[in-house]
Amino acid sequence: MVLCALNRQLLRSSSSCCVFMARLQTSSRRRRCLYSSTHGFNQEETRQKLRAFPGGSVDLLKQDSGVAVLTINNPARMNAFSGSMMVDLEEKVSQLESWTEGKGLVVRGAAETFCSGSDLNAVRAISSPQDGMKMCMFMQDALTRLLRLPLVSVALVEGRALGGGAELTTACDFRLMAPGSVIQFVHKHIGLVPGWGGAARLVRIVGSQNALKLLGGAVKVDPERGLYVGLADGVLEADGDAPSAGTPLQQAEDWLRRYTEGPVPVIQAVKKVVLAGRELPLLEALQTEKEVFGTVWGAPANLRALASKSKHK
Ligand SMILES: CCC(=O)SCCNC(=O)CCNC(=O)[C@H](O)C(C)(C)COP(=O)(O)OP(=O)(O)OC[C@H]1O[C@@H](n2cnc3c(N)ncnc32)[C@H](O)[C@@H]1OP(=O)(O)O
Repeated sequence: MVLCALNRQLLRSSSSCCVFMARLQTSSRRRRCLYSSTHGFNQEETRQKLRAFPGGSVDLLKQDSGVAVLTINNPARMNAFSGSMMVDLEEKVSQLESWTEGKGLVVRGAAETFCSGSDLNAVRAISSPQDGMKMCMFMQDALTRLLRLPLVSVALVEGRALGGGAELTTACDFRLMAPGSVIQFVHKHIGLVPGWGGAARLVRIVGSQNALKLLGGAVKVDPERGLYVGLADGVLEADGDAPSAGTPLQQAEDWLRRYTEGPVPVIQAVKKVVLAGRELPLLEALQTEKEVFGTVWGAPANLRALASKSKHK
């Protein structure tokens, strides 16, 4: 009886694992949205509505190194997200989903500041709960897919990351903070809670006690506090302190290199198994790990390494 139950559980987890694997597969097809008409959501209709609030852009630079740079670009508004930038972001995530040569991603803001959240002018204009929910579903989808990319991602935080900007940092695998920078979930101050998935992700990054403190107190997280609570994974050198360290972007790319050095299939496989462990119940995560393992075992990088008799001193 116990065996039957275990078999049933394995069968169930094996089918949901296949779904997860299918989602992880890099393909040129647009990914299925997190929300659908059953949730009262129509992605295309929401895209059109958001485009009615123009300004700024989200720019993507894919480099030969396999590391892309995604820039939130609306400096006149401290890189606040206009509606059209939300659409831009979702489109850039789609492009990254089909980037077969990709290994890493740096997400940053233009003009030495990260992002001041959603554009308050757009927020005022779409303040009806229905429209707010649609924007929320659209951004949850875009940011969930950003975090699920088979790339190792880092948010390079210079200046301020406020509100939705703070939420965006949590959609990356790592956060690097420049001296003087601040991550602040200011939502409470404007009568809101995170809606772009930032609370769910924050709890997973810093634990529920710290998340409650950061959200409930709208606490300003500077680099020191960021390291202390585990929100920041590193702090950049100050300009002038170590000129050889390079610009903040160069420093972020150098920091990321330790995780992106190596063959594309191996780096992508590392991200996939960690993602499975992060998102799935244990049995399903194990199944996914097995599937991913099968893609690297006996593959060229594995055979080359075995032939070279490498030592790990
Ligand atoms: C998902 C939920 C959300 O994200 S709700 C949005 C949460 N964000 C905010 O409330 C940020 C509000 N802005 C601020 O606190 C300040 O502008 C910050 C970012 C600290 C910068 O201050 P400071 O250096 O003095 O510059 P400033 O205030 O003069 O700003 C320069 C121009 O940028 C604009 N700006 C800034 N943030 C936004 C925003 N989120 N939406 C729309 N516009 C924004 C300011 O209004 C200012 O514009 P202008 O020069 O007065 O035309």
